[in-house]
Parts: sequence; C-alpha cells; structure tokens
Amino acid sequence: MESIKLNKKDRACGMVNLPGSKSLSNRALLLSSLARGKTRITNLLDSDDTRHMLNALALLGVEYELSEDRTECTVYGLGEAFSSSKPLELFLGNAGTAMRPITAVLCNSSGEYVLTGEPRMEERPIAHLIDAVRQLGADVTYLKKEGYPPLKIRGKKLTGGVAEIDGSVSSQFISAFLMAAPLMDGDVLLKIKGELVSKPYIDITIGMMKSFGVTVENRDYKEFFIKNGQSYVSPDTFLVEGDASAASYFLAAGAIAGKVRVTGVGLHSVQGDVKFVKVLCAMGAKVVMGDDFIECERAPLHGVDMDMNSIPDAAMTAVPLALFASGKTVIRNVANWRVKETDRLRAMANELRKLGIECVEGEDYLEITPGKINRNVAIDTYNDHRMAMCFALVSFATDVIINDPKCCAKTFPDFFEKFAGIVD
Ligand SMILES: O=C(O)C1=C[C@@H](OP(=O)(O)O)[C@@H](O)[C@H](O)C1
Ligand SMILES: C=C(OP(=O)(O)O)C(=O)O
Repeated sequence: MESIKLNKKDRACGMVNLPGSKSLSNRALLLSSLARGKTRITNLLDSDDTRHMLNALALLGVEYELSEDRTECTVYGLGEAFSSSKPLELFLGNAGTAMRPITAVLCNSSGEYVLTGEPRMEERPIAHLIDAVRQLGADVTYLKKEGYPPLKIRGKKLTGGVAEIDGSVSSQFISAFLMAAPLMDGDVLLKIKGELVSKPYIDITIGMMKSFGVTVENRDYKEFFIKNGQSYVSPDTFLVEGDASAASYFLAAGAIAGKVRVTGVGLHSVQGDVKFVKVLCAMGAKVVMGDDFIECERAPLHGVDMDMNSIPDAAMTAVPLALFASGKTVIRNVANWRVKETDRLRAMANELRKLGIECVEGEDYLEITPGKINRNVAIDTYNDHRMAMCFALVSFATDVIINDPKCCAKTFPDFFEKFAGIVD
C-alpha cells in the first residue's frame, strides 16, 4: 500500500483557496438536474463523491457539460423526476450525499433501479430513510443486508402524505426526503422522531431548495411541510462555497504552528462546519473572519470539553488539535462517527494509541489526554479521507507516516499538495 512520510515541520503559514464544498456540490448537481432550465454551477468540487453523483446523473439521462478542470458544470435540467425505460444500475461509491438523495428521488421516478456502492457503503445504514419513503408507498428491496445498500427500487409517482422519520443517526435521510418531496403529487409532511443529529445540514438543504424555487416550512425541526404545486426552477447560476470541513485542517495548522488563511468561505457561509472556529477560539487560537476568508493564528492552546454534534466532520480535526493543547479534550455527542467512512471513534482511538497518546473511546465521545508523541508511526487511514487529513497535522510534532493518503480523493484529491504548500 502506498504511504507518504511527513517530516516534522515547525511552521505553517500562507493561504489556501478551498475546493468547493462536497455537500453543496452534490446538492447543486442533483437539484439542477431536477430543475426547469439550465444551471451553471461554479467552484464545483471535483472528487470521488462528486464524480459518483455526475456518473449517476449521466446514466439517468441528464445532460451536462464540464469545464476542462471539472470545476464548472452546466446542467440541462429535466424539469421533472427521472425516468428510465430500461433497468439501470447505479454505483455510488461511498458517497452518502449521492446514495441517500438519489434513493429518495428514484423512489418517486418511473423505472427500475439498483443502487450499489463500495463495501463500506453496505455497512452504512439507510433503513430510516427507506422506512419513511415506504410510508408514502415507495417500493424498495434490500438486496443483501436488511437496512443497508445495495437496494432495488421500483420507482413510481408518489402522492405525498404524512411520513415519520428517525433523525437520530443521519441528517442525510431527512435532507434526501425533503429534496424528493416537491416531485410528489401532493402535500408532504415529514415528522421527525428521535433527537435530530447534524442539524445544520438540514439548513443547507432547505436553503438550497429555496435557491431552486421551493419553500420548505420548518416547524422547529420537528416537522417539515412542503406544499404541493412547487417545482424546482434553475437559479441560472449557482456558486459553490469553499468546503468548510476542508478548511478545518488548514485553520488547525495555523492554530498549532503559525498563521494560515483559507479563502472561499467566510462570515456568511451556509455551512455548519464554519462553526469549527468556535472550537478553535475555545481552545485559545486567534481567529479573524471576513466575507470570503477565515484566518487562524497560533496561541497557547488548551483542551476543551464540547458537544460537537452539529459539526460532525470538522469535529474530527479537534483530535489532532488536542495533541497540541494543555489538558484533556473531550469531543462529545458524536455517536454517528461510527457509521461514516469507517467507525471513526474506533479508528481515532486506535491510531492515537499507536502514537502513544492516552484516550478513552466512549460510546458517543472521545477523550484525549495529550502527551509525548511517538516518532515515525505509520497511521492507518481506514479508507477515510478525514483520518488521513487529520493525522497530517501530527507532523507539527514529529515525523509521521500516513498510509493510503490517496483516500483523500473522496473530497479533497490534492490535499497533500496544498498541505505541503503551507508548511516549512
Ligand atoms: O448532508 C450532508 O451533506 C452531510 C451530512 C453529514 O452527515 P450526517 O447527517 O450523517 O451526520 C456529514 O457528516 C456529511 O459529510 C455530509
Ligand atoms: C461523512 C462523510 O461523508 P458522506 O457524505 O459519505 O456521509 C464525510 O465526508 O465526512
């Protein structure tokens, strides 16, 4: 297996222009495909996750043109749900933001579809979404394990109605359901049961649906109502903000070892992960934000004890930060780390222990006690882009080896080049 050795670095400084947000890119591609009219998407992320979405849309008959560097895409919207006269098989890799919304939309599209993914996708639950769409009459079969992809969908026009969905494992199920709702023939009321996790991603979804002409009535995150008769309309152009989760690695580098600015995301971001700056500030780092940038500068760091449920992706970056802080850090309320690219609580605890760091892996939290870090440890990344990107930050303490660094391609193919550009 390929690996990369990162020699100890003392300083981080400079500026990084962020790639487009994964969450916004995949929503923009899907909504443009369903909308009436042509949409020009700019600053689109080019990564495995967006390629899976683009490939699926092409098979579903959507026409689009990509610029040479694949960061601009003109999508010719269908103005309606998908339909296919022949059975289709769609491979969606390990992209949650493709698998979940495409499932929901295809339940309401005519045709027969099989949705598959990488082996890990077969371990990532989807039952809460399927239970909800079935309440409206959707016809979905689990092809292997009950509650998990691969799926077979016999799509048909759904007539809307009332459905209940469990929100305690993934907000993506709610986002997926909401994006599919306006295509149905009737009012839709979605009721949430359980504690809703990763809430800010619901705001992203509702905000983007609004940009594409559809209003969702949010009743205090307990019920969502979509009035019938609305349809997606292209906003002509859609600019994808820089990826706020990706920003966290560079901001953390600034907090640990100098001063780093990221551009493409700032004060008015729609992404919940910009709130990672609150973690940085709580730990003592100096943060400045502008309309289109965030800058973070080193200061003595101290441990924190924080609920990070609303920033599940950026929260991982608090792990390497904790290694450079005085005192313990506890990252709380992140039970759903266990059903992402890997079991992230287990993976983090395993690799921290290899570094010689004391930690407690709770059911839904991680407690880290900083200490001396072992040199030249080979970090396993579990096919999880965020494991690779987080542990790159260990190189501000000592030499470290990152196994399978290419797993970054899920959301940030040139991460290690960009990281090399801000360290000396
Ligand atoms: O809706 C989205 O774009 C996402 C929601 C989050 O997932 P969960 O809602 O499963 O926590 C996040 O971790 C994922 O990377 C992207
Ligand atoms: C959880 C993640 O991805 P996905 O969209 O596949 O859920 C992630 O990017 O950290």
